[in-house]
Amino acid sequence: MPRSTAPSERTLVIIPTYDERDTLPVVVERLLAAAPDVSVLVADDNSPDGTGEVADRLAAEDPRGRITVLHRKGKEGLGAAYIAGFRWGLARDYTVLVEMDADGSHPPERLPAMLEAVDAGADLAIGSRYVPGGRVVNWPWQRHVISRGGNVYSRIMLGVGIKDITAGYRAYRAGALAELDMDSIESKGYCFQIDMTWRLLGNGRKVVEVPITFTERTVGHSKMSESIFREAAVNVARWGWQKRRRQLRELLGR
Ligand SMILES: Nc1nc2c(ncn2[C@@H]2O[C@H](COP(=O)(O)OP(=O)(O)O[C@H]3O[C@H](CO)[C@@H](O)[C@H](O)[C@@H]3O)[C@@H](O)[C@H]2O)c(=O)[nH]1
Repeated sequence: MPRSTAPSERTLVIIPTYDERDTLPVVVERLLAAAPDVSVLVADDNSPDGTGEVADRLAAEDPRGRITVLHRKGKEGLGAAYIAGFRWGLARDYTVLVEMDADGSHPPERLPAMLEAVDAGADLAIGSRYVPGGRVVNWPWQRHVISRGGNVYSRIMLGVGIKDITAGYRAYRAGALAELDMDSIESKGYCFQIDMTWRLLGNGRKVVEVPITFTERTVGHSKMSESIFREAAVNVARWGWQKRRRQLRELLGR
């Protein structure tokens, strides 16, 4: 068989975990069934429920050695876990790095479509709930309002056309991540996703959306909090303001 030269040839799926003992094994099994050639990095923040040990067991039992566990010392937020995962993957020459939640809300079965989008030229393929063909299952109306509202707010403040900029299911071309200053990325919750997208767009990178069905978890609970919400609202307003100030300066020729 001819050797594949697709950019997604060496794909690393990073799964951040905090108290996901029951959901992680199911997600990893689904993922490796849908995309058997990927590698998996579980980035666990020393979960009190023993998720780290569950991940170690999965790694030891995988006959192809595709799973690695990054044991981190304590809870530092989803953004910090992904940054650690990106650094790990870039240092090992992975060509595509994927973000995926451990709770089953991101369908692993859509990963091949997202990787195809990268192979076709995207620097970031977002698994999107808000483009035609995408949807959300099992959310209470409050969560719809927060998510839709957050996306409309970001679109207006930042002046971008992306429908699901807060989405956490993503495939990045390694080259697009490698040019970012990882030390300067401090966003922790939803804001991390907006921050990453904003940085890629600022670098002229190509962002596309691939429809997915997001199914709310039935086991465990979301780690979303008021501070995460506030972080996104404040930072997005600041970035939008900086952009407008820059545009005004250019217009005035200074
Ligand atoms: N290592 C680590 N993992 C964490 C932490 N906090 C959350 N996670 C992991 O990150 C994933 C998402 O966490 P949730 O708490 O379930 O996220 P959510 O509120 O449902 O948010 C999801 O949807 C948002 C958009 O609606 C996304 O913005 C967000 O990235 C995520 O995908 C899960 O695998 C969870 O275990 C942390 O401090 N450390």
